[in-house]
Amino acid sequence: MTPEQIIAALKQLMAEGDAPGKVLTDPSDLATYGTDWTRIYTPNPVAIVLPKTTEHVQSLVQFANQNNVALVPSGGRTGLSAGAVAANGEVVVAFDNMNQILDFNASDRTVRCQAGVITEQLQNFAEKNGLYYPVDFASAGSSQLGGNLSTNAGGIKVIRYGMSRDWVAGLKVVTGKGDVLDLNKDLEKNNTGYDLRHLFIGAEGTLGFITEATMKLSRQPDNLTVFVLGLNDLGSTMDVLNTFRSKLDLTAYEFFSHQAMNHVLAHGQVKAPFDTEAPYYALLEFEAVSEQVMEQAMELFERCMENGWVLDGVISQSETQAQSLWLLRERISESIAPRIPYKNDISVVVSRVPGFLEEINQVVSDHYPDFEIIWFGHIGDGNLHLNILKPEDMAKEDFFEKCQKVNKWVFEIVERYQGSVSAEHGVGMTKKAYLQYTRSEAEIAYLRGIKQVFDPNGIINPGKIFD
Ligand SMILES: O=C(O)CC[C@@H](O)C(=O)O
Ligand SMILES: [Zn+2]
Repeated sequence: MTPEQIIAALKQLMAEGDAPGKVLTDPSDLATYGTDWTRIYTPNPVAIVLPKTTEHVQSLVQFANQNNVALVPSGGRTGLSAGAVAANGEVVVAFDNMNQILDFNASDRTVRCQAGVITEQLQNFAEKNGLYYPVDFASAGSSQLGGNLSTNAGGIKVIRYGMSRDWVAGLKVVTGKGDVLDLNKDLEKNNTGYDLRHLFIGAEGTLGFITEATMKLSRQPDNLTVFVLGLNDLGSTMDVLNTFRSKLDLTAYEFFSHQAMNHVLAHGQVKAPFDTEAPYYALLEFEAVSEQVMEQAMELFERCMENGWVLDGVISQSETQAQSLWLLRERISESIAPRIPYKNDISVVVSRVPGFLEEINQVVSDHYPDFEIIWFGHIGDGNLHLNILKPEDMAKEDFFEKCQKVNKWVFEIVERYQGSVSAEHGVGMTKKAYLQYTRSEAEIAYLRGIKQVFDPNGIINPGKIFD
């Protein structure tokens, strides 16, 4: 089919039913919807389709199968692994117009959402109903539920609440073959063989489209209180974590390096937590539900100071103060974004974090002493974000070429530590060449087999996770 024929057919499909969908072909729309936050590929989709219903999505998949047209699912496009990039003449299926909250069940504490519901919309809806949707990250204002589930998004509260996967009661999907499946029917208990719901979560849209999800909600947290602690060295992050965890249920345990904090401070509007300089900082959050819990937390803090793990620290005295301390961590990505950093998102088991980080630091700084390395991340989950800033006087091409070498060294260390090449951002296109550092050949063969079952013609998000 020619692009014109494809566009004409898509327009016809989107006119079906009571609520019409849309087809966009404007060059600016193609550029916007054809990419995500990776910005390293040139978007080149044929058209953007904005369906209104699951039936629209089903007819799109049927059409794509009959005419061998590739479809790329697109959510809030906040991904960092190019999982939603359309660079090869695909049709992008965007869920912006399927953004309704469909149903709320107070006794089951579940809410049924269309895939295009924004994370923050769900969080606000839960709050209005006296409940809490705990999966949270810096892009909550624009990321969509369908994308979150397709990447099994994690974020800043995983240590307590787990990943997106843990909050899914049911899913409606359209498979790559065009079947509509209602998975798990919102049941708490359902032991009837393979749980297909979990195959679609984290599949990066390669098995089909998630069109609806029923999400579980939790009770609201009580008096969330934040410590920011200046740490003596990297090893101290583990001692502090163990000390606090032995007595308190932490809702977050994040870390960032002094360099990372400096960029946030230079970016403006955020103050240093205290005057003492430390190589690393930890941000801990917990529910200070009573005087007794607060006293306990202060005792633990003092113990960490006495042992020399912590050099200085502050504790929030109000919700506003807690929020401004969080900015020290949440603003890191945006404060370094203008430097077009090399990015990596890796993990190991928590106890091995210090050795793992030091080895990567060593190899990068030995080879490229002029590279500025920025470390931060969800250290309580063993998930580190490695960002490297291009030296001002180095050509972009030169920097990217050197970063390819960095990738290899980093992933060899990841493999040796039995870690993951992508802890939360997904494989997409940026990590597919490195999948074998985390997944065995046999495992990858099973992954390919699963893809074949759900999408035998290979029309759904081709070239993502693997070729
Ligand atoms: O920009 C990054 O490298 C990480 C982004 C995000 O996962 C975060 O935790 O802030
Ligand atoms: Zn993260």
